[in-house]
Amino acid sequence: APEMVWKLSDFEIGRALGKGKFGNVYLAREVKSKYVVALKVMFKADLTKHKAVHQLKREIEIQSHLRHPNILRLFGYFYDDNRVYLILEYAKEGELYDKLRKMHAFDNQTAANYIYQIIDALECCHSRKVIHRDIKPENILIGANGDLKIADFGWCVHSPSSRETVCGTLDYLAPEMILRQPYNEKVDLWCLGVLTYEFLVGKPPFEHKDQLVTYKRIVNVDVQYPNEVNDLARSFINGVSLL
Ligand SMILES: COc1ccc(/C=N/Nc2[nH]nc(C)c2C(=O)Nc2cccc(NC(C)=O)c2)cc1
Repeated sequence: APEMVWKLSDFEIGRALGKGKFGNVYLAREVKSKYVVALKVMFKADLTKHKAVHQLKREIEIQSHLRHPNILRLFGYFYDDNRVYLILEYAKEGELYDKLRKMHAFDNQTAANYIYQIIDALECCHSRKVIHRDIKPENILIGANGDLKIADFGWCVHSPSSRETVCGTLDYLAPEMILRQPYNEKVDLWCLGVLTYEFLVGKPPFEHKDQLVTYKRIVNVDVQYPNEVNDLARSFINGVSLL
């Protein structure tokens, strides 16, 4: 389909889904088709101030070309004098982060089902030489039938809930990124191990209130498993993170 040039009046705006540093996400409906989307609104001034314009352009370029059921679709974007608007797929069940907090941890079956979907999405990214780099529960949304959607614009968006912005949590950083060594798509597999651990335990493996301790524990791969993590899960986490 020829690239459509969208404008704000093509949409009816609904409730705010989430508010964040770079802008807010609103439920919206395209007037002609009645198709429901999520409209992310960012202020140009904010993007410029945080030198995030180049990153946004790159993310739009990547996201609009990735087509996969477990990757949140970017249908298009437009801008006016002072805002940039992203037309995103609407994932009805919201952030996986909130579901994980409410359930404390997932059982083996749920965790396995979710990790399978993330692996599928990462295979799609890696086959196109795209490194996601930011796989964590905050960046994963849940669709209407419980399917996961990796939604990564790298911005910290926090919902109306009391959660403070978790911008730049170190917990998911791979050792090679901490040590500023060259990295490849294997960093996504590291994050997959961290994510699996957090699904089963309820918190990430290297979490510590002192950031320096977190750094050290990541670089030393200092992971301890509580009893509830069975041997198969442990060997999966060790194996996938050290690939
Ligand atoms: C506050 O309760 C909520 C429950 C469900 C939602 C659904 N959001 N769905 C989305 N589809 N496409 C995008 C992009 C989004 C989205 O950004 N959601 C979002 C953003 C920031 C915070 C939250 N919070 C939660 C709890 O999901 C959701 C949003 C909020």
